Amino acid sequence: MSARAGMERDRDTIFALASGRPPAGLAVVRISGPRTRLVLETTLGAVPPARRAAYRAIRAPGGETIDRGVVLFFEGPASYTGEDSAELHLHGGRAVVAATLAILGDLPGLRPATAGEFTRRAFDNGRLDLTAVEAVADLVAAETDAQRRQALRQLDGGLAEVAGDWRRRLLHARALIEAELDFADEDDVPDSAAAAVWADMAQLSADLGKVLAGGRVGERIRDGFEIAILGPPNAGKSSLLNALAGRDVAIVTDVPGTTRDLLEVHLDLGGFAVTLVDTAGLRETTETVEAEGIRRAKARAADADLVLWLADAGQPPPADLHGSETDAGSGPLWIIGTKRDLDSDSKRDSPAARLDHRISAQTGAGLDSLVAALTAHVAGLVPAEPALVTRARHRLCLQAAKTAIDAAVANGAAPLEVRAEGLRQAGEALGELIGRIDVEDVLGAIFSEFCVGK
Ligand SMILES: Nc1nc2c(c(=O)[nH]1)N(C=O)[C@@H](CNc1ccc(C(=O)N[C@@H](CCC(=O)O)C(=O)O)cc1)CN2
Ligand SMILES: Nc1nc2c(ncn2[C@@H]2O[C@H](COP(=O)(O)OP(=O)(O)OP(=O)(O)O)[C@@H](O)[C@H]2O)c(=O)[nH]1
Ligand SMILES: [Mg+2]
Repeated sequence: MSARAGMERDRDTIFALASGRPPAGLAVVRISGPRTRLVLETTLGAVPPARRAAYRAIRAPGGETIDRGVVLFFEGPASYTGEDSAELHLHGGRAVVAATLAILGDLPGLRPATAGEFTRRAFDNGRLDLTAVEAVADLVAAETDAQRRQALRQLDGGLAEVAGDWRRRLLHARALIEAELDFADEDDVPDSAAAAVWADMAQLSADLGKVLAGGRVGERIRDGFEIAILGPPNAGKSSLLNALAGRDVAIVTDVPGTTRDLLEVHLDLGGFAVTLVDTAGLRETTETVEAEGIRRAKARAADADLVLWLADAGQPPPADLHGSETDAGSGPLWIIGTKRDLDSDSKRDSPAARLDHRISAQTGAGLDSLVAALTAHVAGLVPAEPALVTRARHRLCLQAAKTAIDAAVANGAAPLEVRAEGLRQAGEALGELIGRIDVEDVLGAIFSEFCVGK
């Protein structure tokens, strides 16, 4: 698309069904753009008062009433998109929605919105920064309470506000350096300002480091924690997956080697999203398909937040799967004894090497206490302080900013221009984080803070 065509598309008035798939109790059709008033005059006869729910007949151009519903008009810029926009709250029937969308599509200058286009306009009009745009997407996708809370916090400016503070500090530092460069040939410039700048930049790096040290918890809350079920063939892995999922996801047979592919179910453990992964039973095999399944099982276990090692006779896990708990490369592993209903009295009383839990997927014995332990474990992975970094993109932007600041701080022998350039790069990384890279910001800070009269 040419730049000009792109600009014309930006001026289009767009519409879409914003609510779920009909039939439903209600259907909300959203409209945004410069022709919004015209649309309301055409379909309702007049533009209703802004921001006040109004009950109106929605009519086709020929005059036929399509539905009677509640309509809302938002006058830009006081709207979600920042443009004039409107909502038609209709009866959620298929024919009502189809007729309404057909009428809108026939009006000149109107077209169906593309995915995310209302929010794109909110971003373009400066109503939402990039982390807020991401948060809107996360809030709509949220399935658990922790995901919802985290998305809402980000929508309310969790990371953006901190990043904004950091950017201002960088701009201030650069403004001071700029002034020092301007007056470098004069004798009356105090050196103390420069020392203060680098002290604050060292502190800024530490502040970034602190947020980054939160690790990937925010990303895990968003994407789900991973628990992998491993063990020898026939241990009862798929039976446990089905029992915890509460439905028949995996095939269970008494044939060892039934499961080959990785199977995932999504659980909500105490408000945290968890992906439980069933895997192929581990054993020596020359069978190509099974060997690939075992390779995938081990790879998944290496990435998991927790591995459940299932074995009915209490065989320990092989050393190559998992080292001891002191092995820094691997996460925790729990040993779960299965088929507890078959345990003889002698076996029950014999001291097992190590058995963290004993369960029966068949009778359900021990499952409640396993779920409680899993829930506590996942909750324990989450620090009390809410995570500000909720996506890999955030982490990479913050790391880039920190690296640039650290280099500028450490490079005391370099010319001031070179060190200032490092701070500019750090500012760019933070600008990228919130979706705004604008040299005007730097100029504005310089001119407002220093009336040097040039
Ligand atoms: N009916 C309806 N519900 C909705 C939305 C919507 O678009 N329509 N939203 C869409 O995702 C979310 C809410 N987001 C919104 C954000 C800003 C404004 C708005 O009108 N802002 C004005 C006025 C603010 C005020 O009165 O305090 C502004 O910011 O100037 C509306 C909805 C969730 N619920
Ligand atoms: N009595 C009893 N039998 C069980 C229990 N759990 C699983 N089984 C049986 O053990 C056999 C194997 O169960 P699966 O869940 O398929 O075992 P798996 O570990 O997934 O096996 P593979 O996919 O081959 O690695 C089946 O016949 C199950 O019915 C249990 O708690 N009690
Ligand atoms: Mg299986």
